[in-house]
Amino acid sequence: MHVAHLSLHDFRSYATAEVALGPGVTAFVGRNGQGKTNLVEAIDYLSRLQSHRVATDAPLVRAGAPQAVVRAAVVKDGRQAVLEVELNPGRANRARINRSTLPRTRDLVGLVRTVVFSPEDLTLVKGDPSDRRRFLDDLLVLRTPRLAGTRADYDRVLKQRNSLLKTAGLARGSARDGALATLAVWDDQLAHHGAELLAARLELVEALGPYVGTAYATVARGASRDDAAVEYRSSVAAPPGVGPEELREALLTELEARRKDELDRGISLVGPHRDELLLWLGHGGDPSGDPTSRLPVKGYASHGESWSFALALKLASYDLLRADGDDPILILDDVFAELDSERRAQLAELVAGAEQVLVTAAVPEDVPAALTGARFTVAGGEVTQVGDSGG
Ligand SMILES: Nc1ncnc2c1ncn2[C@@H]1O[C@H](COP(=O)(O)OP(=O)(O)OP(=O)(O)O)[C@@H](O)[C@H]1O
Repeated sequence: MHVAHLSLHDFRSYATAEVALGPGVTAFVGRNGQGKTNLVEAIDYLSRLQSHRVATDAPLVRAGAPQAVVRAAVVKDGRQAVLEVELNPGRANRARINRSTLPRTRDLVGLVRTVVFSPEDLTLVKGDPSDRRRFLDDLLVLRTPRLAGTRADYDRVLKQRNSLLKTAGLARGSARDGALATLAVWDDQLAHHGAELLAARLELVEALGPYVGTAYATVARGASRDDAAVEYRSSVAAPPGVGPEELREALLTELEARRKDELDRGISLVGPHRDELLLWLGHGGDPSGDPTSRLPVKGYASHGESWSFALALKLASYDLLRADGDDPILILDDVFAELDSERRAQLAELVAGAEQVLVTAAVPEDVPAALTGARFTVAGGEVTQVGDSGG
């Protein structure tokens, strides 16, 4: 798929912007703070209804404006549709396809599929477990958009359950009995949505694993495909091939076992929000292999290895989405300046064949030679095509 036209109204720094795009590589070049990332962020937002830079919508609306609109003409298998989202901070957002409003805004999720490479990707490796969970869940939703609902339901139940645990932990007598009875209802809900999310994550990690190994071998000098592995570690036993019903039972049993701890601490200690995506470097990461021959990436990997792993996770996502049958839009946001010349050239070579690649860079020299295509300069809120880039 590719975006053929992007229109912005009061999005970030743009009062308006109209940018005609084509398949192949497009580079946006301009000095810092001119609005290059804002353009690609708008396309990424259409894909997930979330920015890769901020957690809330308010910063996406131009300062002083009441709402922002992102509209894109998207071409898939030769057919074009116009996707639009209206961002209304503090009120419900609205989504349209070919000018018809969708019943639920989140029905837009996954119609555009993007994979973003950015300097923040290093947090996938060096950051908290929550960064890796978010990576998994974002990818899940792009592959299976209905899981956006499961994810939202789980987050809602977790919040309410945590607040009840706090109350129940402090209550005495009949107030405590009442709170514990209500807790049983939330246990069921947590186990129901949690099992669905957990089953989907397990399946995703299983599918992603081989792609991570291959991608790591491609971006890391002298590495083999057994040198990088991912492993999902759950707060309940989750043997290969286990289904949502067994996971639901396992979550309920574990909730029962941890009840006292949960009440003492006033938070939910069981469920996919406590799980970890482990990243292993070394001998294949095979859990049945010699444990001393593999090391966790976090805390052990060099800076270069960490970058290679982060790139491998993103490339693996791209390969997996592509294997599902559609070429996602690749966004390389300011990423080349972060990489040494060898990784830069390798990444450029790997992505050059994608249907659409959008690159942002502060200076033309940061766009690798392999990525020739259209070029725009971005300066003072103006986006101007300057012809073809020679790389
Ligand atoms: N909601 C907003 N309203 C108005 N201006 C905004 C808003 N959000 C961001 N900006 C402005 O947009 C500019 C940043 O744009 P962007 O992040 O696209 O820069 P960039 O060209 O990618 O720069 P760099 O090369 O430094 O990454 C900043 O000047 C910032 O003040």
